[in-house]
Amino acid sequence: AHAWGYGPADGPESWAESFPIANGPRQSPIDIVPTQAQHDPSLKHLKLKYDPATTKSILNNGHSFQVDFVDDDNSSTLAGGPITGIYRLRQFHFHWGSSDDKGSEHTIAGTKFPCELHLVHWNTKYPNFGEAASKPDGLAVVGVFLKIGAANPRLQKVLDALDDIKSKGRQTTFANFDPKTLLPASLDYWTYEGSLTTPPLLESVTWIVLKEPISVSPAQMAKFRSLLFSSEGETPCCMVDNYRPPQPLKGRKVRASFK
Ligand SMILES: NS(=O)(=O)c1ccc(C(=O)NCc2ccc(F)cc2F)cc1
Repeated sequence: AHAWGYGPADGPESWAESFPIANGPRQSPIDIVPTQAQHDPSLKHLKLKYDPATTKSILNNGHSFQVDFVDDDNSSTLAGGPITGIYRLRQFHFHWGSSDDKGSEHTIAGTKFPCELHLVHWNTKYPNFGEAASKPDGLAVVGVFLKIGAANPRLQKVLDALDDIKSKGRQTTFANFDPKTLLPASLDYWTYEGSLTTPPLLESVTWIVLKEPISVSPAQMAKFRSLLFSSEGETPCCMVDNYRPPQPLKGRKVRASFK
């Protein structure tokens, strides 16, 4: 099996051994350099429609934790922006550091944030997520940076569920959550063609990275860091630094939806 992780032996520097696409032409994340992004006036505004009733569960998958949504109809969708058609919300998850000076996957002119939220959507022109994940226009992920500041009350509902999913493989029901409450006031974004940031690193993602971060407090960051990469009964290993560093741009253009 292709066991991978974020440690010295199984981390991002070794992923190419099992997943050669790691050295592909459209890998993610990247460093976004605002002065080199081109404003594209043809980019539409983002249309996000999320129904809290589609919230299904919250899971520790051993790499991060994710909130999963029922995606068998168009109740929770993303449209507009750089994408064509309708993409369905599948899950959201986070990447974070062992300290507040790192943790995000995308960076802005070299600046790392302590945490990054990913809202994962798949193109409804394909029958399901798995099929879409293997197509160049199959997925769209909205990335949101978290920066240290006041405690974020909307985040707290998610963090309060983490005690029940401390170890890898733990899952519990999670209901009635509106991911829209995790978005900043401005939906200005940068967009580029990229990949999943974890194995299988499939080059199927249109990335939509919001310019405005949302807030998270140091105490809330400590809550993320209380999770474990390890299963119950294994030697406990804190879930921290579950981020891939920026990858080569290889000629790609980053477009901005704003001036
Ligand atoms: N961090 S990120 O937002 O780029 C990201 C989003 C989703 C996935 C994922 O679903 N992986 C499991 C998985 C499950 C099924 C499948 F067909 C492909 C596949 F990658 C991985 C990374």
